[in-house]
Amino acid sequence: MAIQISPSILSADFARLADEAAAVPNADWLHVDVMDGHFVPNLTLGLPIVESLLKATDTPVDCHLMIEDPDRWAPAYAEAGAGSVTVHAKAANAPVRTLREIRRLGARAGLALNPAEPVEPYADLVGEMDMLLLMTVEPGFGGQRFLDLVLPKIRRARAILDSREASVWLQVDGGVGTETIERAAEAGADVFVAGSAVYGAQDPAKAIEVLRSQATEASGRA
Ligand SMILES: O=C(CO)[C@H](O)[C@H](O)COP(=O)(O)O
Ligand SMILES: [Fe+2]
Repeated sequence: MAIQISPSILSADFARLADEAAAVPNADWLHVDVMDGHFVPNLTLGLPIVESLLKATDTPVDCHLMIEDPDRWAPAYAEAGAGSVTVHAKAANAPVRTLREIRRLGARAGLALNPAEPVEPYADLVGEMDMLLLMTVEPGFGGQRFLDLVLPKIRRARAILDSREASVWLQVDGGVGTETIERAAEAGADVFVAGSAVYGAQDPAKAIEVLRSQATEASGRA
């Protein structure tokens, strides 16, 4: 699968979201971190802002829900028109039902695991998801250091997905930048969220191109 880059608007200027979206015309997705101050110790934005962003950009929106009770809230993001909606496995009470509901409402369904959560218990859910998100930092904040301890799990997840011949994307999120993207790509990730590495750069579109070529080359080597 071609490498995809999903810049996280967590590191963008929230007062100028339409401009910040326009600054990355080469992004495959816009990654939107929804945090509720309960599931993670940070509060960001919710459905009204996602609805406004959807009107302001043609780039598909990738909603990463770091919230309690995603079973209740996730369908509304799919209904609003997000192209992808990801829920955290440990926050969902009924992950199968919620993933099915996201798909029924026309979005891609993603399941996210924190750094300390193993992937193996979710192997049988592969057919229910379009994307598996492996967090490479503890969720909650941008600008954290990439956790190399997740690399073996990325390799194991890649093996599980390949063995089931599933066309499930493998996303990594947290601390992804020029120093780390090659390791993650070699391990088998194919969708890369990058917040500070893109929006902290002088030229965000150029930063995406550099990351894309690094990841493409590294995944070819793997
Ligand atoms: O989900 C997230 C944090 O919980 C963000 O998507 C992620 O941290 C992106 O920021 P950076 O690339 O700066 O690490
Ligand atoms: Fe995220």
